[in-house]
Order: sequence, then structure tokens, then C-alpha cells
Amino acid sequence: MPALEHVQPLEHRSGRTNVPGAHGFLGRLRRRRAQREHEASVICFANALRGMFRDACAGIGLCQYVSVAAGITVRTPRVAEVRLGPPTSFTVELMAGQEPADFTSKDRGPRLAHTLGAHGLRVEPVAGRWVRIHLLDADPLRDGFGLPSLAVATGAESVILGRTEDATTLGHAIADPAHLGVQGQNGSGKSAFCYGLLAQLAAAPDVLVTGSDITGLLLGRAWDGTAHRAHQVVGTQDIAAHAVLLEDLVAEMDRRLETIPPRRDTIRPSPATPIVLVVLEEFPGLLRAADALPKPKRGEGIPVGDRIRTAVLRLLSEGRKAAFRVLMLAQRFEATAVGGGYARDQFALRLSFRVPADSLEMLHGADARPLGQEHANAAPGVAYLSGLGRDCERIRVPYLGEYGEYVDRVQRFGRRAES
Ligand SMILES: Nc1ncnc2c1ncn2[C@@H]1O[C@H](COP(=O)(O)OP(=O)(O)OP(=O)(O)O)[C@@H](O)[C@H]1O
Repeated sequence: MPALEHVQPLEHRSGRTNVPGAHGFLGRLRRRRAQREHEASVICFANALRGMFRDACAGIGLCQYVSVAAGITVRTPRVAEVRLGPPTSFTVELMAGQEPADFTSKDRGPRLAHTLGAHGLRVEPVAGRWVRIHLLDADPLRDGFGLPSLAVATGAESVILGRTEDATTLGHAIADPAHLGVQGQNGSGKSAFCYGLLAQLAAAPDVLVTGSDITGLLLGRAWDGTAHRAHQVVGTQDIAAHAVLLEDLVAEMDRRLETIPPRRDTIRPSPATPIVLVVLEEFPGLLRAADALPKPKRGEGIPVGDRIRTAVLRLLSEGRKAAFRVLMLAQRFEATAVGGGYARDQFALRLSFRVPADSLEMLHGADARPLGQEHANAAPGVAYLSGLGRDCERIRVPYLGEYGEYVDRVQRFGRRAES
């Protein structure tokens, strides 16, 4: 007999427990019959599920073909215990050569889930060759989660990036040598994500939040009174000032590279030599504004747009060893819009909020193609992440709240300027 769990305790249909006859002979008889009927229905469900799972595995190629005297027979992974749930789950014995990830791979996972009437699957290793497959009846990223009011004490500590479909919380230490590229359409949640990220970093004595923001919302006023504010340029009044800041950052990077101690190939961040997080909010917009400025006459200087491109490219390609990290935001990471394909290739950590399918592929490669259609309608705060040494995956980023909350947190935690 197949193993069963979660057999429902029985009650009278009316919900009353003190029912006439409930404790007498007839009551006991009724309870036993109801129990048997319930068990029969569970066994029936479990058998139907086994049949569906077997068909689904054969349909998507998670099976082995064995030659027997009567011809070719199909072997599929064995299902043992079925739990009604919700969510319904069952244990499966992997066949030779199979891995747990085979059930959730991009090409097989959705087809297996849909055949079993589920929205998605989660596979949990149990022991030895056994896994438990959970049938999810809704998108596990549907519900948002708030960002706790915390700030890291050093750039070596992980900030919260988001939660995966299997409820793993992903963190990332800004000290890790990776530049971060974030794309998303209007209203997809990329600013809210950055509010959360920067608020978590604002207090660390070995992190300096600097950069350029033509919108003046992510950087600028919110940071007034903090040690970071003097290193931020905002607005569109003086676009050349953005170029000057970025060139100053390159000069600091060069200075650091020249002073790397002997027998070391990277700068060790400290409060005296902090990790410089160069935020480039709406970078394509900055380039467009710079390119629209009157061009200097021949021999009278370099166009502002070119100065910005050159500085950012240098920060991206040489900054990692000098403890410089770039956080670039764009609606779309088209090569021409972000300073060229080489610049785009420098982002080890890439996040895409809701974007058209071709934009997703542009930043994450062909791996992301099967997700393009679905992700083009992603809810705010749901992003596709590549990097951190993991396969590309969907995550939900934490939500810090309204803009006012961001300002309050930066003001509360932000490292103060020395007076
Ligand atoms: N992680 C999240 N969880 C839940 N809701 C979110 C999340 N992020 C954003 N939102 C909602 O989506 C709205 C738009 O987010 P946000 O302003 O960050 O988008 P955006 O991509 O930066 O757009 P824009 O380019 O216009 O600034 C927010 O006001 C908020 O209501």
C-alpha cells in the first residue's frame, strides 16, 4: 500500500462534536466508514498523481528506455509517499544519472509543472537518491517582503538582494569585486531596489556612496548632512560637473592603483580607503544630455559625453582592484546607451526588472530567452538575476517602502560628515 500522510481527523458534517449518537455504536460505525472513504479517496488521488507524473516524465524525456523480451519499456522515477498538502508534495527516487535540478531546469520544469496542474515546482533533496517535489499552486514570488531596518557595519557584510523562488535569501557584499548593472522599465521597481541597497550601505565606515544622478532622487538631497553628499553630483543644470566628478574618481582610482602595497594586487578597503560605490542613475539619460551639449571646437577640448564615457569605461575595467564598484541603472542595457558592449560586459552582477524579452536576453544572454515572454509582464520588484556564481534565476527584491522611508533611513543611518 502506498504511504499516506495528512489523513484528516473526522468531524460531524455540521461541525458539532456533541452530536446525538456520535459516541454510540452508530456514531463509531459512521466515523469508521468516513475514515475508510477518506483514505480511499487519498489513495485514488495518489495513484492518479503517480500516473500523471509517469506520463509527464515520459513526455519530457525524464525517463529511461529499457529493452525487455516483450520490446521496449519506459522507466520513470519512482514516486513513494504522497502528501495532500497544500501544497501537494511527493517523494521521488532519482534514476541513475538524474540530478534534482533536472526536474526544475528551464526547459523541463515549467512543462512538468503544467502537466501536473501546478504553477511551478520546488525540489527539496531528502536523503540519498530521494527528493521531495512540491507542487506550487501560485507564483512563489507573488508576495512582497519588507526590508528590515538594518544597515551593514562594513562593506564586507552582505546586503540583502532578494529572495529566490525556493525562499533562499540572497545577499551580496559590496566588497566582493563585482560591478552591478540594473535595468527595468518605468515603474518596474529598480529605483525602489536601489533605495534598499543604498540605505543598507549608508552607515558603513568603509563605504563611500558617490556618483551621478540626473534625477536627483536616488542621490542628492536625501544624503544631505552625510559624508557621502560631497561626492555626489545631481541634476541636469551642469552636466559638465558630472564629467568632472567621474574624472576625479578616475584620478583617485589611479592614485590607489599606484600605491597598492608590494605583494598585494588589490586595495584592502578601510575607513581611510573606503570602497567607492559609483552610482550612475539613468546613465543613458546622462549620456544623451551630455551629447546634446554644443561640441567644443577642434583642438579646444573633448566633448563632455566622450569624457563621461571614457571615465566610466576606466572605472568599469580597472576599478575592481582599487575597491571601486559601479552601480549602473538604465531602462535598457543597449550597448550604445551604456557606453559600448565592452562596458556592458564588465557587470558581473546583472539584474533585470520588467523589460521586453529582447532587453532581457541582451543583458543575461541566450540562457534567459525562455523567460523573456513571462518576464516582460513581471510585477514591480520581481527581477531576473545573473551572477553570484549561481544560475540565472528570478528573485523578488525587498521593498523598503515609500520614498520618504528611504530619506528617513539615509538620514538615520548615513555616516555623518566630519565637522
Ligand atoms: N520590491 C517591491 N515590492 C513591491 N512593490 C514594489 C517593489 N518595488 C517597487 N514597487 C512598487 O512599484 C512602484 C514603482 O517602483 P519604482 O519607482 O522603483 O520603479 P522604477 O523602475 O524605478 O520606475 P522609474 O524609472 O519610473 O523610476 C513603487 O512605487 C512601488 O509601489
